[in-house]
This record gives sequence, C-alpha cells and structure tokens, in this order.
Amino acid sequence: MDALACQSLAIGGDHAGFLMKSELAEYLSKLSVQFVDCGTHDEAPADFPVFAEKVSELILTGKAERGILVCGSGVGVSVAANKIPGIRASLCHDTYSAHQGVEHDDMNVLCLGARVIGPALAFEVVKAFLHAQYTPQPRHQKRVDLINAIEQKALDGGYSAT
Ligand SMILES: O=C(CO)[C@H](O)[C@H](O)[C@H](O)COP(=O)(O)O
Repeated sequence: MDALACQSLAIGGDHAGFLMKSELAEYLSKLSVQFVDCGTHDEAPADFPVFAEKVSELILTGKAERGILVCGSGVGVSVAANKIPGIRASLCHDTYSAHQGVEHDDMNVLCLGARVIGPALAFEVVKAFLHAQYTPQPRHQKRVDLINAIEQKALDGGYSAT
C-alpha cells in the first residue's frame, strides 16, 4: 500500500467509544501518526456532540488534517460533526467506503461505532482512511462544490421559513 496521505489527526468520542479510541490511539502510535486526543478520557457518561465539536475545531483551525470520532453506533458523532461547516464526516464500517469517501467526497472525519465493529476491523478501516487521498475528478469536484453550496445557503439563512 502507498504511504499515508494523512499524518496528523484529532480523535475523540464519548464513553461508548472510549475503549476503541484507546485502542486506536495505540494503533496510531505504531503507525507514527501524530494525533491529539480530544477526549473523553474515561468511561463515565459523556455527550458525544462535545467531542465532535472539539475534533472538528482542530481540523478547521489547521491543527489536524483529519479526524476520527467514535461513539456507540458512530451515528451520533457523524450527525453532530456534519453540522459544522467545512466538516465532511461519515460513518464507515468497511474499507471501501473509508477510502472512497476521501477519494471522491473529500471526507475529513471518519466515524466509527464501537458497539458495532471490533478493533481488528476498525484498524483496517482507519488504515484505508489514512492512505486515501482526495484526487478529484471534475465530476467529484462538481459534487463537492454542490455540497459546499448547500452549506453556504444554510449559513445564509436560505432554508429559513419566511
Ligand atoms: O451511539 C451513540 C449515538 O449514536 C452514542 O454512543 C450515544 O451516546 C449512545 O446513545 C450512548 O448510549 P448510552 O445508553 O448513554 O450509553
């Protein structure tokens, strides 16, 4: 496989994702990938939107190239992160989606469900995500531009009731 396309990450998740995040942290260290752990730091109940926001903030301020978020299903963190303009997060539990999401859609946050998949598959999915590079064909860039236009319209109040 080619060299890693991403060298710096922000990682985070709630109590349900804590154990898997810890396992991922070890895995990333073995790969020599730099990462910032945005928490949570134990299994006490915690609210996943908090960590989705922290991870996203590090990406948008240029302190991390991409992010990984873990909750129980992976759904909550994905929904929360996608509320933030500039974040393109997706729940991926297979390696094809993990690399194609980057290559076609410029996905910058990978979401995982610790109650759905085990660490061995999670490591493979993360590896696919880290090796993938956004190399847009015009048709892919057109679609990302359309996503950005939706985001801008929402920011401009374009979906508000008049
Ligand atoms: O999976 C999740 C959201 O999609 C999160 O991990 C939630 O916090 C999950 O609902 C946690 O459930 P719990 O009963 O509070 O442990």
